[in-house]
Amino acid sequence: MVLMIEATELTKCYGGTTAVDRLSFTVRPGVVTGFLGPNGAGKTTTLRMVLGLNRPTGGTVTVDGQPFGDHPRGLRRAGALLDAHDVHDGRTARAHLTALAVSNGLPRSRVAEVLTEAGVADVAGRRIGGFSLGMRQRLGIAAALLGDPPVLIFDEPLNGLDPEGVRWVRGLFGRLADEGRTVLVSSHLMGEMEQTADELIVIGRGRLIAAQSLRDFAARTTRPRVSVRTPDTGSLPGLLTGRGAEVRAEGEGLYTVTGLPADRIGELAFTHGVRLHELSPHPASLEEAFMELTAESVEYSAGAAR
Ligand SMILES: Nc1ncnc2c1ncn2[C@@H]1O[C@H](COP(=O)(O)OP(=O)(O)OP(=O)(O)O)[C@@H](O)[C@H]1O
Repeated sequence: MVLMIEATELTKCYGGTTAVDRLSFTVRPGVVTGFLGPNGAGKTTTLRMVLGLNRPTGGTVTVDGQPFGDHPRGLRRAGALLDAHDVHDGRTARAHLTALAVSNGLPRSRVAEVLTEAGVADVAGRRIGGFSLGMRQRLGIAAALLGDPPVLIFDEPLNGLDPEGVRWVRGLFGRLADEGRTVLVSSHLMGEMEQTADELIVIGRGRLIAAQSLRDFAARTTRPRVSVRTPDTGSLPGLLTGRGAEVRAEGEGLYTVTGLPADRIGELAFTHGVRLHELSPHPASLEEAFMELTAESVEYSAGAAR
């Protein structure tokens, strides 16, 4: 059984808005796949189509070769956390999960197991209406795990979680992937995915921007910067630009250099008798790369004239 999620030319229009635009991608089992895009990029709409909750306007999306709606086994087939608020607030956490288990023909014993797994066993008897967003996220994750499914889909699961919760979620996703499951996790923040995902699917305005491993994405998109401070301001910039580097003067003998690694800059300076008082490489930030890549597809940005 190859539990792949495969989208081909997937499209969803709402009136005049194209929320998802001929999107093609593959999500493989055994790894955590991050589904990234700025607000309004079409992530939720896509995930809902994967789960058969929204009907595509065009194209197809299949889970294990079939549209998900055609699979008869519901929660045993795929578990999902879409909207942590989409629960009956008057119910207790235990009653909510028990109702789900019963309606999906799952053993009630799973309820206690997933409550413990998600760290909400202590509040199982409390009404969900009094839950914080973080507790709701944990409950939503517990519900997704209820059917012990091979496919798991989480929409912005890190929202509202405290640092301990974030660490727990990352460990959980990694373990689920190691067990051979297909794990698809959406986020609008690269920082959240950096330590969570192995593979990335990046979208903007409903279109595919990148689909590759996190490592390849980092190698392709980020340019390491080096801070260089020298009292010999007359000679250093020309020396570096002559070797293809971009050099930005920051003032007081400090330069930000891109396009040459720190060791090369150090050697060039030494060979040409240029004194260096500082030479510090900065690992490139994936968040910056992601923002640059998706800048044109951001729907609402602060201060943007529209
Ligand atoms: N039911 C709907 N009716 C009309 N437009 C919709 C509907 N659902 C989504 N849209 C529009 O489709 C686009 C994509 O929305 P979607 O919620 O899928 O994006 P998203 O990437 O999940 O964003 P966010 O991170 O803000 O949740 C947006 O322009 C949104 O306004």
